[in-house]
Amino acid sequence: MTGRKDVTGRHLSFDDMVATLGDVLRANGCSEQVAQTLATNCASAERDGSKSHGLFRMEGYVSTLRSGWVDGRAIPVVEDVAPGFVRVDARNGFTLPAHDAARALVEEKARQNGIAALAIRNSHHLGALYLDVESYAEKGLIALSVVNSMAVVVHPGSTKPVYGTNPIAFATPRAEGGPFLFDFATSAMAHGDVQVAAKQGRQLPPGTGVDANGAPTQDPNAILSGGALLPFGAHKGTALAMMVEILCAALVGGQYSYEVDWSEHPGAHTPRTGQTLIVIDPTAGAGNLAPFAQRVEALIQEIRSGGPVRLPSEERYPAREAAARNGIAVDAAQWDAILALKAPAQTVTA
Ligand SMILES: NC(=O)C1=CN([C@@H]2O[C@H](COP(=O)(O)OP(=O)(O)OC[C@H]3O[C@@H](n4cnc5c(N)ncnc54)[C@H](OP(=O)(O)O)[C@@H]3O)[C@@H](O)[C@H]2O)C=CC1
Ligand SMILES: O=C([O-])C1=[NH+]CCC1
Repeated sequence: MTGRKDVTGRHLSFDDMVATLGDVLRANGCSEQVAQTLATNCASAERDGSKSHGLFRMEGYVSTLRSGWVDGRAIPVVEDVAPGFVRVDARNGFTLPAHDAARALVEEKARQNGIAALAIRNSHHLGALYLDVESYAEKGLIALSVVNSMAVVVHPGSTKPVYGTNPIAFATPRAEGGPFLFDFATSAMAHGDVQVAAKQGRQLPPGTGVDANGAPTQDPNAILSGGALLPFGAHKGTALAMMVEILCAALVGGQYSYEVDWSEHPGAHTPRTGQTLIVIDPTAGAGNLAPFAQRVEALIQEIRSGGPVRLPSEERYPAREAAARNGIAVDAAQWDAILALKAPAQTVTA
C-alpha cells in the first residue's frame, strides 16, 4: 500500500498498527474483511497489554497462511438452528470472522429469549479471547466464551497431551466503568508465554509443566520439545480444560485439541478446532429484581472494602488509556520483523 505513514518511532497509534498489520495479512492471502478483523484483534491485544497474543502472534498467522492450513478468504456459513442457538461453519477460516458473521443474530436471540449460544466449528483461533466477549458486555449483556486449541496440556498423572490451553473468558456489564472481565488459559501458563520465556531464556515457575518423560520441569524448551503444560489448580483446572474440550468439539461438531493434525502443513500454528459463546440478557424477566449492574457493583465494592485488591481487567483499561494518549510502545526489532512479512516468503534452495 502506498501513501501510508512509515512508522519508525517506538510508539504507534492504534490505527496505524491496525493498518500495517492488515497490509501484512492481505499480502499473505487474507481477504480485506479477514485482514481487518485479525489486525484489529492483534493490535487490540497488544494495546491492552496481552503481549502473548498481540504482535507476537503475527509470525504465526503468516506462517499458517503460507502453509495452506487455513483459508484466509473463507466465508463463514451461519445456521439459525433454534430460538436460542446459532451454529457457524467457519469453513476452515479464522474464528473471528465467523463470530462477526453471527454477532447480530446472537444478540437478537439473547434479547428475545434471555439467552443464546453460539457454536463455531471448523475454525482457527490464535488470539486473546476477552475481545470476543467484551463487546457484548458493552451492550449490557453477559458473555462467556471458551475455545480449544492444540494438545499441549496433559491430564495430571498422564504423559499424553490431550487438552489445549483452553481459555475461558467472561465479561459482564457493571454500573461504573467498563465491563468487568477476565480471560485466562486453563493451563498453568499460556503456550504463548512458554514460547516467550524460551526466547528470553527464562525458567518457569514450579508446576508449569512436564518434560517428555512426564517429569516436572521449569525449562520452557523441555515443555516445547516433547513435554507438555499442566492445567492450573490441579483437578479443578483439569476439569475446566475438559469442559472446554466438550463445549468446543463435541457440542460444536468440531475437533478435540488432540485430533488436530497439521502434519501435512509445516509452519501451521493455528489449531483448527471450535469455540462456544453463551450470551445472557440480565434484564430478561428481571421485573422488580435489583438492577443487575448495580448488584455487580455492590460485589466489587464489598471486595474492595477488605483491602487494596487487584481485580481482573484492572490493568487492561489503564493500558488501553495510556495507548490512546501515547501510542502503543513497540519493540523496533519485532516491528521490523513484522514489516518483513509483507514480502513474499523466500524459497530456500540448496
Ligand atoms: N486462542 C487460544 O486458543 C488461547 C488464547 N489464550 C489467551 O492468552 C491470554 C493470556 O492468558 P493467560 O496467560 O492464561 O492469562 P493470565 O494468567 O495473564 O491472566 C489474565 C487474566 O487474569 C487477570 N489477572 C492477571 N493477574 C491478576 C492478578 N494478580 N489479580 C487479579 N487478576 C489478575 C487479568 O486481568 P487484566 O485484564 O487486568 O490483565 C486477566 O483477566 C488470554 O487473553 C487468553 O485468551 C490463551 C490460551 C489459548
Ligand atoms: O497461548 C496459547 O496457549 C495459545 N494461543 C493460541 C493457541 C494456544
